[in-house]
Amino acid sequence: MHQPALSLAAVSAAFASPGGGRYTAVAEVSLDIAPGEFVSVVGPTGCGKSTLLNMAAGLLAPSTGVVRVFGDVLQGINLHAGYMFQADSLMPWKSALDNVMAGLIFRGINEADAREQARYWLQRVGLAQHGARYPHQLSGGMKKRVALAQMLILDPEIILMDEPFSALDIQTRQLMENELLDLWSADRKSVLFITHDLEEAIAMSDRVVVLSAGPESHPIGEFAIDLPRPRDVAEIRLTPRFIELHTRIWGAMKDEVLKGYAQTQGAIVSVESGRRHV
Ligand SMILES: Nc1ncnc2c1ncn2[C@@H]1O[C@H](COP(=O)(O)OP(=O)(O)OP(=O)(O)O)[C@@H](O)[C@H]1O
Repeated sequence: MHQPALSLAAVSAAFASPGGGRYTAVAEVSLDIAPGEFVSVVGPTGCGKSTLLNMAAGLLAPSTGVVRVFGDVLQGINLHAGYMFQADSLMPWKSALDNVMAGLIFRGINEADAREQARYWLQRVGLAQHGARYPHQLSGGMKKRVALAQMLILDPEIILMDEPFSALDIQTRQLMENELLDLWSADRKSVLFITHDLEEAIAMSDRVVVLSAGPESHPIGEFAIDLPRPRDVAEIRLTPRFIELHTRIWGAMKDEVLKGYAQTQGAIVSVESGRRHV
């Protein structure tokens, strides 16, 4: 087997609780992501998905355990990784083109080269005509495209995404998911994708990892997604194999979702199905 691009080895994360003491959000989580593999992590609200991603990004040091990137122990920020979060990361005072080229300028690339590459990436994400627009002049989906270009222009080997499309309406979201899959298949990176949405996780991934409710959240199931590629995320959801996988994975996570809701809301709520925002 190839050396993993990203490896979380028995990582735990504990935080100081407001009432004193420690709260162990995730405990002893081990997860390897191979080069070119697309892995999603799903789990109940508050279970520790973002905490895992933050450890992979090097934004949070594990309390115990170790993160390795292509075999090297991660210390500090993960420079092999690009990030995309739910919140907008665009600089409002810069045009789309300037936003996309900013990372290259920061790396010391000369302006003419950076601009040329940024034009190329804006065209790759379907925004060739919109480089002069400022973020407030772009739709939610267009902003996500700019953010994708901003990340991909730096050619990261690992992509870390935390609910990147959850703020979009469902149609735009599916367009963006397809777009991400197209870009990913053209130039396979390793992807760690965090989502609440089990359907999104299955439609996008090679593998789905299910986390238990916290505290001490840990993987309770790992499912290979053997759906054919290329995939259309809207169409693939209608296939018998997708429904079979969904039924199986939802069966494994339903009790944890109920526990997670009970913890955050103080009461058990009735959950009939795992469709959307479990
Ligand atoms: N810096 C911090 N200090 C204290 N507690 C934290 C910190 N970061 C996360 N936590 C706690 O750790 C737990 C996991 O949080 P995290 O954001 O990773 O969950 P999540 O699964 O991403 O949640 P959601 O699905 O709601 O986005 C939560 O109980 C949260 O309150």
